[in-house]
Amino acid sequence: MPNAGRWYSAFWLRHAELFFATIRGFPTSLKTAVSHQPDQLFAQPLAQVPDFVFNEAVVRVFPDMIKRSVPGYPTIVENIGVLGNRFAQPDTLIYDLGCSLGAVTQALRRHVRTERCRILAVDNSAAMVSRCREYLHAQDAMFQELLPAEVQEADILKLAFQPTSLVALNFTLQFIAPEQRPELLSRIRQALHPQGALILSEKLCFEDEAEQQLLTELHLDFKRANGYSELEIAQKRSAIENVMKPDSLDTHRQRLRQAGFSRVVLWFQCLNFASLIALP
Ligand SMILES: Nc1ncnc2c1ncn2[C@@H]1O[C@H](C[S@+](CC[C@H]([NH3+])C(=O)[O-])CC(=O)[O-])[C@@H](O)[C@H]1O
Ligand SMILES: O=C(O)C(=O)Cc1ccccc1
Repeated sequence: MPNAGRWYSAFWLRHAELFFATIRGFPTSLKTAVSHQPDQLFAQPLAQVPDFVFNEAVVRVFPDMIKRSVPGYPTIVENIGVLGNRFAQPDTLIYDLGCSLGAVTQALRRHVRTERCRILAVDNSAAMVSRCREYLHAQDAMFQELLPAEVQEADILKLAFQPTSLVALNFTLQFIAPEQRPELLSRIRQALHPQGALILSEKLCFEDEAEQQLLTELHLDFKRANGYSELEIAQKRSAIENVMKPDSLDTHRQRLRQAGFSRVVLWFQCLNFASLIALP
């Protein structure tokens, strides 16, 4: 078969051509998908540590930062997709509130099979929203029959909630001023379908002093084990202390009850980070 070799080369050449034509079709997607940088935002001593903001510099390192800072983050995100498929109801919206780069939205699109559902991902950081849109376009280009997803730049405190069956607040409520939290939860509860759920993930604090101290130390060990220096840990802590205010599990449970949720189930905890399912 003297022609077989030539036929094979032509075959593979054609495939290589198609492959490169395909990835040329994702101009932003593939490039941004691989352009995550390691988080070194607090690696150098700063004369004054400014309050933490979700700006372009944070966006560039965010996937690395959140994975190395929040124990259990990848497990929580993937399982919000899995849980979501149980609660999402046809003809309703799914909200991803404080979506950052859309990790939860992407997980929901991998797992939720409910018909006529769409996702609204919301964040008030312009830098996050613009990168989030690029990532979702990349996911659209690579997979078919995904739930429609839209990203909106908005303050979640000002949203007029549409009928919804699933709301994710994945490490977002802790950045909302404590006095605004009850009203936000009530408004979510009022829009929620009877078979739906709110999934709330948060850093926790503990009333028992010894428990607080142990879990804080273990969280610092987690950060050290992920390569953060003492300087990075200290500077990050002062950057977030005025903007991120964790509550205890009891405070969450009581506030969710007050907002009209009938049951609160802790489905995940790793050190001082937890995720709750709140049912109408
Ligand atoms: N009022 C507000 N309105 C809208 N967005 C807000 C508001 N306040 C803060 N944000 C946004 O909430 C997000 C919090 S990060 C969430 C991670 C994501 N859920 C994830 O699963 O990867 C948590 C963290 O970084 O620890 C940021 O993108 C803020 O811009
Ligand atoms: O709790 C912490 O120490 C954190 O670093 C949490 C965090 C993670 C990502 C962005 C902001 C805060």
